[in-house]
Amino acid sequence: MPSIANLFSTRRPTLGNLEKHGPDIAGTPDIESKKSPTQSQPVAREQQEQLICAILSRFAQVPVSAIFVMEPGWNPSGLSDEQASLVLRTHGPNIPVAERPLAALQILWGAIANPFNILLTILAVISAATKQIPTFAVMMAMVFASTGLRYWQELKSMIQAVNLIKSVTTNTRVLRYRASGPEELEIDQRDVVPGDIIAVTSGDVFPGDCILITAEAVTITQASLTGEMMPIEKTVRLAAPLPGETLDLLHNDNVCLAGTSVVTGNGHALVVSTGKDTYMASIASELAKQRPENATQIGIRKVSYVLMGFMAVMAPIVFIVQGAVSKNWKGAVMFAIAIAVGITPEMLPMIVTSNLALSAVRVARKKVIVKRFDAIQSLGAVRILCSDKTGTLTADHVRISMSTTGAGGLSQLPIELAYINSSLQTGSRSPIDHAIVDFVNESEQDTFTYIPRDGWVKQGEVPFDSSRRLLSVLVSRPGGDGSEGLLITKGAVEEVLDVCVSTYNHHPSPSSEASKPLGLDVSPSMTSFLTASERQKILETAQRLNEEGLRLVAVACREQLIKPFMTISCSDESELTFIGFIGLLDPLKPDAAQAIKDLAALNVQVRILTGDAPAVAAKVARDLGLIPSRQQLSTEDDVEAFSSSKGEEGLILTGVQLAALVDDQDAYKDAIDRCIIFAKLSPYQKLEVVKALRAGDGGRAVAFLGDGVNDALAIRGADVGISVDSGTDIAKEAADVILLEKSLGVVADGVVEGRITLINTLKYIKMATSSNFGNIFSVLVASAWLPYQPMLPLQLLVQNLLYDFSQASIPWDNVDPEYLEAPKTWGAKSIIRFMVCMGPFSSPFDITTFCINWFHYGIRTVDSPLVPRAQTNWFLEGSLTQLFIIHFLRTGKLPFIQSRASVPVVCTTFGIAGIAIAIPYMPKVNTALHLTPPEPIFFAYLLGMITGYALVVHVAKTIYQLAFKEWL
Ligand SMILES: Nc1ncnc2c1ncn2[C@@H]1O[C@H](COP(=O)(O)OP(=O)(O)OP(=O)(O)O)[C@@H](O)[C@H]1O
Ligand SMILES: [Mg+2]
Repeated sequence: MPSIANLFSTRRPTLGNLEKHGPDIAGTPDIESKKSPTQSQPVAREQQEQLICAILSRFAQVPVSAIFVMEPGWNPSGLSDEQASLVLRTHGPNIPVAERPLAALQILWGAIANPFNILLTILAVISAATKQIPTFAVMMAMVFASTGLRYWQELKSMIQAVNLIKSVTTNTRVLRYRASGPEELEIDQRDVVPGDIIAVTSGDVFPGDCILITAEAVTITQASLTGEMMPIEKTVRLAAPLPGETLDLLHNDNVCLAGTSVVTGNGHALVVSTGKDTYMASIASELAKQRPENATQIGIRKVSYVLMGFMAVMAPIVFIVQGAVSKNWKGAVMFAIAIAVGITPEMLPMIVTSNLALSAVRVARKKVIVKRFDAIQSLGAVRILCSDKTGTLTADHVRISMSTTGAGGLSQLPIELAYINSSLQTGSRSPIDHAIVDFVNESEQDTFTYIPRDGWVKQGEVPFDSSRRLLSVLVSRPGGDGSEGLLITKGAVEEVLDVCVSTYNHHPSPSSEASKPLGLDVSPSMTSFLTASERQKILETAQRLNEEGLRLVAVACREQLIKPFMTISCSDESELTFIGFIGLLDPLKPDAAQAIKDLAALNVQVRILTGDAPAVAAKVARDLGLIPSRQQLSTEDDVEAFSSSKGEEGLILTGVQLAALVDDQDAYKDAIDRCIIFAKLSPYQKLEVVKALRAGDGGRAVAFLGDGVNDALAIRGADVGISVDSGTDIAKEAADVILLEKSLGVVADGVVEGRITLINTLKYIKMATSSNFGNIFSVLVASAWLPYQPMLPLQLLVQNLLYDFSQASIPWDNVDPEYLEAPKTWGAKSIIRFMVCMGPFSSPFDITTFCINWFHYGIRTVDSPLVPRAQTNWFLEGSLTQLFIIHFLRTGKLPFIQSRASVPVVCTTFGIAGIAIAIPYMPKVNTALHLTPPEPIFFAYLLGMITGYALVVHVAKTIYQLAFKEWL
């Protein structure tokens, strides 16, 4: 690859120019300050896009060399340190979209604009208009209290979210100008500024909107912007602008937008815009909207629809029945509205947010970072965890174990050639390349016995990609005139064999090896034709080494005459001579087997999806207990059963077999369901398997854990994409969850947290919906029977608010361990069943209270002076039964004895029950609410009713669990 310094003359950038540049680019119309994307209207969005296009097209539509003439402050050798820090100061840090918090005002608006507040405000205005000032004051206090609570929770959660994301670091390689030549540094992507020259290779994410200035077989994916996963080719622009040429941001050949990532190849790019000036920032709100709803969001929506349906039916019925019975139509309107407010689960958004934030913070202590809070709930729902092999199951300490010929005899030659290839390649350094280079560097100086170690000069490169599984470098021989070259290719065994025509005739000792003065001789005299049987023998050796757990890299080469300005491509990877293998050992992670057991206990199955050979993956799976080894099959029957199900072979599927099954859908589905190991998969096949697993069994949640460029598609395609902090940027960008420590064990912790969150959210929903449902019956009976309002609208609202406050502590509640044993998803059906079955049990006790009022106190007319007493009695009975029953509904077991609520739940339920009892005794408050102290004897009735209700609920709960085999 021509170096950057060769491409452009190294000019000393001047600070003066750069200062001029500062306001030029940084000061180009401030996109966000004109109109925030969240307020975006189509026109504003178009304008933003035009502005971004205008900035980019200045540099994107001219030949690359002209850019640096147009902007003399910029230099192909990079900015100097002073320049970079000056621009950073004037332009501000390059904060990625995910780290940019929502404005506090936006959150406040979200908390204010909800149906609960709207209904309450309408009610309050009606009260004020009818001169009921205390009612108005109480209602407005409720609006402020509920809004304040939600605002506070959401603001806190958002700050926590941003802080969590900040703990995941993304580095960028930038060039810094030095008098001696450009120096490559790794800096935090937040410090990248316009004018920076960055070096990118496969797996890197562009930190800002960039223009490519050098490129070697670069393809990028724009999935983060468009959802389109197919990589597209990007090149350097050498041509002058055409008349009338316009810039198409997403399809321009030399523009790489912030957030997009390099799939293959490598090169350098000039950063033109960063932070809020990037295209990604301008479409951030649209991107958030485009994200498909997850199970939780769908569940919440469905439940909300059911409740809204209830509201739409119940409110008019209550209005008509009560209006007709009492003839007080004005009072009936207010009462019906209060009932409607009661049915609204106004605390739901707040409960969901606090639940998720709480779990996210808890898992962060275990070094698991959720990029989007709702991913934690999806993690709780996961039934299958797919993982790639290296780094999560294995320790990722890849070490060279042996260097052999195709027949398995030891030989130094493969490692010597591989070293030249690995040390000169400039693509992303895989653990394999690191291992090869480190092994040779750490060995004695005289390790190289066949070929010279130094002096090889790289003339061309075809970077590694996971579909081809080959990596080639073209080198000129040491000490030669530069025209005699060698193409050295290494890669997966079958893929290398496919491009070989001969094998090298190894000699027993290096001295007898016919080596050229300029390195290795692979002329026809030194090689034999690669026959089918020879090929088979090599594959058998590979299989044997794989079965021992060795990961293999095959090495091949060919003589190549080097011509001036020569470039090489995949088509040059042909007619090679097979040299041998390098065997690499990657021990298992010590905690992986235990983590797999923990996941199995949580009913999460683990599958391996790898690009590596099936035999190595099978060895890993056997050692981890994922597939039974012969010793583990204790009885002859076990062995027979295992063998009749095609044994181990029946559990492994390779990419080639998968492709062959595509036309037979039944066999395809069966294989996907049965197999534990999917080997030799291309990145697309990893995605395909994830999709097929998700679709299986009527739809199930699938997580994918991986760290490589070849995992990014599957990470994006899974319900929960998981990556590791040390993984490639592209994988981290695609992931929903990032593990700061590479360990499968923490995934199990995340799954448990996800289930706790979901169970606590379900608790709230089931309690709120069933208690509302029960109230509806009572209200209907009361409306049809009692000539007076059974409770004033204001009293209903206060009762509702008290209940809401008591439930605000549910995210902090304990969860019975048995609920954590199986994956859990939202089921609107299960919620509705719970509501219908458990809700009505409160009504008989409400009706008992009406009877006490009617028969014991003789309150039978609308003008009875004792009406406030009747209303107080129902207020107390309704509030206290609802509060105590929380303890019965939160668990399928016996409350207080078999399962205890957490301290916050106990404190809030009992505390609020105390407040409810105290309210009728509080001067001023009681007058405002038209409540009066009850007769002491009523507390005896109350105790009886609460005990009776608890008994009935416990019996109903037992029957419910027997019938439906579930509770929460
Ligand atoms: N840098 C490299 N140079 C040459 N060959 C490589 C290189 N990296 C991988 N290979 C070959 O490609 C095969 C597949 O590896 P790849 O890393 O693409 O798969 P993977 O799915 O990431 O594997 P794993 O599950 O172990 O992470 C390897 O077994 C090896 O033979
Ligand atoms: Mg990998």
